[in-house]
Amino acid sequence: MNVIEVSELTYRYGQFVAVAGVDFTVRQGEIFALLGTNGAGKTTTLETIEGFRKPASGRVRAFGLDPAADRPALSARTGVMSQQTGLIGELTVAETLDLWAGLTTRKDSAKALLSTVELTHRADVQVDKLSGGERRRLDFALAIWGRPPLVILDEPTTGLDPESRQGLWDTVEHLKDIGTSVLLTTHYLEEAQALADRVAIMHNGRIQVSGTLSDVLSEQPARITAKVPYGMELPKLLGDVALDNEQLTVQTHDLQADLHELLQWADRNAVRLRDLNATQASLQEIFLSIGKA
Ligand SMILES: Nc1ncnc2c1ncn2[C@@H]1O[C@H](COP(=O)(O)OP(=O)(O)OP(=O)(O)O)[C@@H](O)[C@H]1O
Repeated sequence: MNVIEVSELTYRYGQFVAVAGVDFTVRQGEIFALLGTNGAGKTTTLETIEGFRKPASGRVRAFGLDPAADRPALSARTGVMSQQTGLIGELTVAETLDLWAGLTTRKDSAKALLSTVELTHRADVQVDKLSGGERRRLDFALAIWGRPPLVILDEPTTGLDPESRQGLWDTVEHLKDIGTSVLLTTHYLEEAQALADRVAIMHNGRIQVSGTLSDVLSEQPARITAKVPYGMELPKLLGDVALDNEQLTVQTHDLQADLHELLQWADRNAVRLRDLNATQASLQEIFLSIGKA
């Protein structure tokens, strides 16, 4: 079942087209990561799904609802963590959660949630005395308050230290385990790699690549590198072979076959392949190639 359906979405700020015909779906219980260059249109896309922006054209549905028209019904079922924090600096952490409890129909235990985001020891501290990372964790707590079936997180781990980032990832994984659908944006490729079932990479208002991580990764060639003795005749491989002095680089869409062929050749010729390395393309390489396009 699709929780979010976006088709041919466009959005303009005046004459400027920030989102230029975007299509994707988020299924129930999956983690979907929207990646992209700065200004690609990710936040604008999220804000149309949250109902804060009305599309110039195209169709957006969340739980079958039109977010711009049905925002109250949608917000009862959706937790949102924006890039900008909407917290009130004078309130303490505990008071913030109390206030939130009164504003939403979802029920939760402030104590348990503070423990989840590791802010128990900061419950009586004013929000404007929190560190940036602590504020992000409080924002996250409000987004997941009452375990809404859909959670939308805009760059949730920006400014978090590695331990807090891991803690947030663990909580997001747990949300998925209990059937929550999660749509997030991130600049951290390792975050998408660690969490996402499916990703879409945006650039200049469009989705350039999308699919499961393995689909997206397999579109780019894998790479074999090694040092080979000078002057030897190399085997025929399926991929593109480049030799610079002793440095061999093979770019291939069939890593297993080419690696097998190369190792057999080395055996036959009693060649020791120094610094041998074989890797799938990383999301980072795909991201960079899209950014340059
Ligand atoms: N309120 C606004 N008025 C005019 N232009 C805007 C406004 N908000 C965003 N834009 C422009 O729209 C484009 C898309 O912005 P958006 O914030 O959606 O991108 P993003 O992918 O979330 O970027 P980032 O990764 O840097 O947060 C950018 O070029 C941005 O400058």
